Amino acid sequence: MKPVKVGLLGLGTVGTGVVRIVEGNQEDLSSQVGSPIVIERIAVKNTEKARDIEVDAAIITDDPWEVIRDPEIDVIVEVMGGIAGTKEYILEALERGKHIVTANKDLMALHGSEILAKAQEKQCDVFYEASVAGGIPIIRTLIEGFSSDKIVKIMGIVNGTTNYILSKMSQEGASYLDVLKEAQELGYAESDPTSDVEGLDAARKMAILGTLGFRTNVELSDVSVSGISGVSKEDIAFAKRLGYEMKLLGIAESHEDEFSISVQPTMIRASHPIASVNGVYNAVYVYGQAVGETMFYGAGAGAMPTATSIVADLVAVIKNLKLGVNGLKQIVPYKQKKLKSDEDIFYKNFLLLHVDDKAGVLAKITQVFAEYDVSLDSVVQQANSHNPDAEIIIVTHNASKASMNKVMRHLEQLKVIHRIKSHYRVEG
Ligand SMILES: NC(=O)C1=CN([C@@H]2O[C@H](COP(=O)(O)OP(=O)(O)OC[C@H]3O[C@@H](n4cnc5c(N)ncnc54)[C@H](OP(=O)(O)O)[C@@H]3O)[C@@H](O)[C@H]2O)C=CC1
Ligand SMILES: N[C@@H](CC=O)C(=O)O
Ligand code: NA
Repeated sequence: MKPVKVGLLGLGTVGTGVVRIVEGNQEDLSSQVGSPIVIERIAVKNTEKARDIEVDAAIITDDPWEVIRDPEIDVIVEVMGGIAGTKEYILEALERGKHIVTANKDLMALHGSEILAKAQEKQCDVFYEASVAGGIPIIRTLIEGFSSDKIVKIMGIVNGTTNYILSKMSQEGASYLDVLKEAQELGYAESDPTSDVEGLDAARKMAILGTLGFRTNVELSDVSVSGISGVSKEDIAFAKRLGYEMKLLGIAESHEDEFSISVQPTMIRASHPIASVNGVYNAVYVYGQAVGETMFYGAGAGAMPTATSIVADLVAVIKNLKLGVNGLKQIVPYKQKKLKSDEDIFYKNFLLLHVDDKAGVLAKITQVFAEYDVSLDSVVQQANSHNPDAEIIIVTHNASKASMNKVMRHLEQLKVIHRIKSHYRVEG
C-alpha cells in the first residue's frame, strides 16, 4: 500500500495534536483509508524551538515553500494561521493539485470563496472542519446532515477563550485579565487574543456557518460584532439575578431568505441549553424548518479536540482520493445575498442606567421608550450603597434594532442620566 504523504504547516498547539493523533492512531487510520499516513515535511517558524513531541529534525524546515513544492506530498495540513501569506501557500498548493485541510477561520472567512473556487477548478478538496468550534463536527453537519432542510437560526458559543473567561468570571468571580492569561497558557487563545475578546474570531466563524446554513455568501463585513472586554462582574451578577447567563453569542437568523448575523455578549435565559455551556466548551444550536431544534456540543479549542477534526478531514480527503472523487463536495453558495435592515431585526434589550436619584426621572426615561414605540417588560429602580446615583434596570420586549438605536441616542442626551452603564441583547 503506497503511503499518503502529508505536509504540515505549523507545529504549535494544533499541529502537535495532529502529529500525536496521526502517530497514535496510525493502525486504525490506515485501516480506514487503506494506506499508511505519513507526515513527510513540517514547516515551523523557528527550527531551534524545543517541542513537546519528538519529531525527526530532518523533516522540519522554516520554509513553507519547501513543503508546498515537494512533489511527493499529496495533502497539506495548514495549522500555522495567518491570512495573506497563508493564502498564497494554499492557492499554490492547489495549483499543484494538493488537497488542503485547514483550521484557519480567518482565512476561510475572508478568502474562502476564492480558495474553494480554485479547489473546484483543480478538482481538489479543501476541508476546514477545525476552523469552527474545534472538535464539534458542525461544518459536516450543516453540509451533509441538514442538506434536506431550510435552516432558520444558528446560535452559537463559538469561541472557547471568551466562554472560558465568562464562565470563570461568573462561577468563581475571577478577574478578566487573570483568566485571559490562563486561556492563553492553555493554548485556547489566538496569537493575538484581541480577536478572541473583541468578537472577531467568533464573527469569522459565524460568517462560515452562515454561508453554509443559509447557502449564500455571508461575508465578515455582514456580521455586526462586539466583544466581551466591556463585560463586568457586575453585569454578570445582574444577568444572574434576572435569570440569565452572560455568553458571547453568535446569532444568525434567516426569514424568507433575508438574514441578519451578529456576535455580541448576550444575556441568555438560564433554562436555555446553551446557557449551561461553560469553560472552553462550545455549542451550536441550529433550528431547521423541518428538523426543529438541535444542538451540538464539545470542546471548541485546544490541541487534541481541534486535531480530531483535522485528522477526520484528512481521512475524508484520503477516502476521496481512493474513490477518485476529490473536489466534488465543495458547497458553492447559490442564493443571492439579502441582508435584513435594522428595521427588521428584533430582539429584547437589557439596560443599566445610572441616574439622578430624584422624583420624575423614571417617567422621563420611560417616555423616551414610548416615543420610539419600544415597550418595556420590566423596570426596576434601586439605590446603590457604593454610588450616590440611583440605578435603573430596564428589560424591553422585542424591539427593532433601528428603534433601539434611536432610543439609545435620545437617552445619551438626557441630563438626568449620568451614565448608560450597560446595554445587552437578551435572548429567551
Ligand atoms: N489553538 C486552538 O485551540 C485552535 C486553533 N485554531 C487555528 O489553528 C491555527 C493554529 O493555531 P495554534 O496551533 O493555536 O497556533 P500556534 O501559535 O500554537 O502554532 C502556530 C505554528 O505555526 C508556525 N508558524 C507560524 N507562522 C509561520 C510561518 N510564517 N512559517 C512557518 N511556520 C509558521 C509556528 O512555528 P513555531 O512553532 O516555530 O513558532 C507554530 O508551530 C490557527 O489558524 C488557529 O486560529 C483553530 C481551532 C482551535
Ligand atoms: N481562539 C479560538 C481557538 C479556536 O478556534 C477559541 O478560543 O475558540
Ligand atoms: Na468543527
